[in-house]
Amino acid sequence: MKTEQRNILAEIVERRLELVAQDIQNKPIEAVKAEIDSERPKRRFFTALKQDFDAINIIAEIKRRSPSKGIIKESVDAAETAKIYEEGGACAISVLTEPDYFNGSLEDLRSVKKASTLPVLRKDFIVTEYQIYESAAANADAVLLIAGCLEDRQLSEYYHLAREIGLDVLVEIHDETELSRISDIDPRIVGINNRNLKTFETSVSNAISLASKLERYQLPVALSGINTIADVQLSKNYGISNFLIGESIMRSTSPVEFIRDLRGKQ
Ligand SMILES: O=C(O)c1ccccc1NCC(=O)[C@H](O)[C@H](O)COP(=O)(O)O
Repeated sequence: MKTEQRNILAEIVERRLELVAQDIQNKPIEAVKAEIDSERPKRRFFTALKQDFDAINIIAEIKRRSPSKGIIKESVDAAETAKIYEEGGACAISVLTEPDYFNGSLEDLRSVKKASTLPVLRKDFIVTEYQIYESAAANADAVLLIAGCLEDRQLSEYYHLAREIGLDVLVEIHDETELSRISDIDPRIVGINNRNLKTFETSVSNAISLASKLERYQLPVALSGINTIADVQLSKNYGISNFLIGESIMRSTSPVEFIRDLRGKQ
């Protein structure tokens, strides 16, 4: 009998919806909206990425474990890790807040925002408007929207809602079909995932080939599977300056030096 391949992305989304339903029971959306401080200190994620042509901008990720790799570094303190990333010269911090598959939390995000001066990206599987308000209430500066998790209508609504409430948005795609699906919202920051989130197949050439198809004003961010200086340099040769890196920085014995090396700085 032919066994069907497990679609981990669909599984994560299903679980995320269950968790959000519980969160709504505990704290209704109106209460979350009331927690958003319109005077909160905003750090522009977009500006952090839009540096000079020669720059290599690293968004360093706090990632304890993952579906593809299992445990990476379970017992990390998010705030301390953020300070180390900042010392290495990261331009922003990505915090995985999904609890069940990545062991992250919004508490991690809040503590990172307090501990560092960098813009903070909420990296999660955002599938409801509730999570957008929740991100702003937790003081995130930017959110991730994954095209592969959302219908066109949701992508558009969540993108515009996030922008309206002062969040930058990293819109993630993996292939040309998803690239064509985001043309209407025309995002300024486009994450190109080297990892197929359904199969875990990863190739750094994916971001290189799709980045060439973006509009000139769109900032590409290469995500996933970037493990070495050579991976960064190869993508840089094809005009990519922004990299979101989790596992290899988390596993590094000296993240400050590793981030500096990736940036080509001493
Ligand atoms: O990392 C996974 O195994 C994974 C599986 C399913 C959905 C999402 C997943 N990761 C989220 C990410 O996008 C990565 O954490 C991020 O791009 C950094 O990747 P890496 O540098 O390879 O840790």
